[in-house]
Amino acid sequence: MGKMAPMMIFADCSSSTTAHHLLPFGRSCELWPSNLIHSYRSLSCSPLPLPNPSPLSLSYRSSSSTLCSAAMATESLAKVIDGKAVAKQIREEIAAEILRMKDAIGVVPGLAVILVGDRKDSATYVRNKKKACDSVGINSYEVHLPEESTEQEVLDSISRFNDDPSVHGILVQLPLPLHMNEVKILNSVAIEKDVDGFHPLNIGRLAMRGREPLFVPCTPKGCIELLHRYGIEIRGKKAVVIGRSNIVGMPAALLLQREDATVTIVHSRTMNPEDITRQADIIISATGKANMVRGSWIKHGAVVIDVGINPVEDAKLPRGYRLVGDVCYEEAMEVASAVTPVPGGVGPMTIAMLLSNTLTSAKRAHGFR
Ligand SMILES: Nc1nc2c(c(=O)[nH]1)N[C@@H](CN(C=O)c1ccc(C(=O)N[C@@H](CCC(=O)O)C(=O)O)cc1)CN2
Repeated sequence: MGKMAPMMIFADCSSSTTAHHLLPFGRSCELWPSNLIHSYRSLSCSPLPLPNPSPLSLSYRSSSSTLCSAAMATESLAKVIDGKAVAKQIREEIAAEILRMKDAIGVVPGLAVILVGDRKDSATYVRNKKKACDSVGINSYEVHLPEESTEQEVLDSISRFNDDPSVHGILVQLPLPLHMNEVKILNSVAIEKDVDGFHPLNIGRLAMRGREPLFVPCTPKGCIELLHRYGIEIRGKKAVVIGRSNIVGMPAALLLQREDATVTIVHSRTMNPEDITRQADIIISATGKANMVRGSWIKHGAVVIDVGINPVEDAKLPRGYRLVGDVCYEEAMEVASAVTPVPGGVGPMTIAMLLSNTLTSAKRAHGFR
């Protein structure tokens, strides 16, 4: 693996798609046995790395002097998969494609976002989605409902956007307040506007051979996109997905299988998760547990995609915490061949894939190629 491999980029600007987050994400967050979880304080992991100096190439990053205790010095460090730089490149490709469509048929894609409640992290993600839309020329529409809204009010907003031809994508920011029926709400998004890919028809098609989903969930799609753009072969490889959530683990496993990997899902009831994970050529971790995956879980030369975005206390920072992944980064850098950092790995790809799905939807709606 050297520089990112040259590859075909399709017209939707893809190459062929927590407690992860500040507070427990959604309701499907699994309880992992506590002996598997290593809090930040129990490790001597070094501070988060410096920004990658070499966007869009697999770059090497030296680790600081305080390495995790289990990590043994080896001859070289893993390469850093720079999701932030890849996401920027994808946004530029999408912006160019949107301009081409606007010039040709006068259509501008539209994305509607529904946010319910006052979670700070959700508000930040929605704000970032709006900014990303602005940066590529997608029109964005936002409905912000109070925490105590009824399910019917959310359904009414979705229904309005389902009927609005200027809206090509609809997403409901998750998690929803506990009194709402997430299944009912997600099922009410029109399948042809389901840019989050959470509708059961889209997930069902993803699971079936010979069927094509209209959209693939953004975070797993972003993981695969990173592998593609870095020229990392998936076909025939052993892949382990850690976590089985509806929005990341399960669709990530389905996507890897569609790419001809041999896939194992490790979850909170799996016996010997470490031994199983150590067999993988590709690991995608989405548990929402800071530093759960240690260097000893990783086969020498494996590729590690870390979806976790976990806050850990850090009194030195003004906001009082910093973000780390599910994987002990410094240990992974010692054994893996390539690793995504947190932040700056999979996170930015989630929003880039949302823009890509929205562009795809607008093109499909208007028969534009
Ligand atoms: N309807 C949806 N809800 C949620 C989704 C989703 O895909 N659809 N995913 C997450 C939140 N999310 C987008 O909504 C998201 C999370 C994180 C990032 C990101 O870029 N993270 C940065 C770090 C951000 C920080 O500093 O706070 C990174 O990893 O570099 C983007 C989007 C849950 N809800």
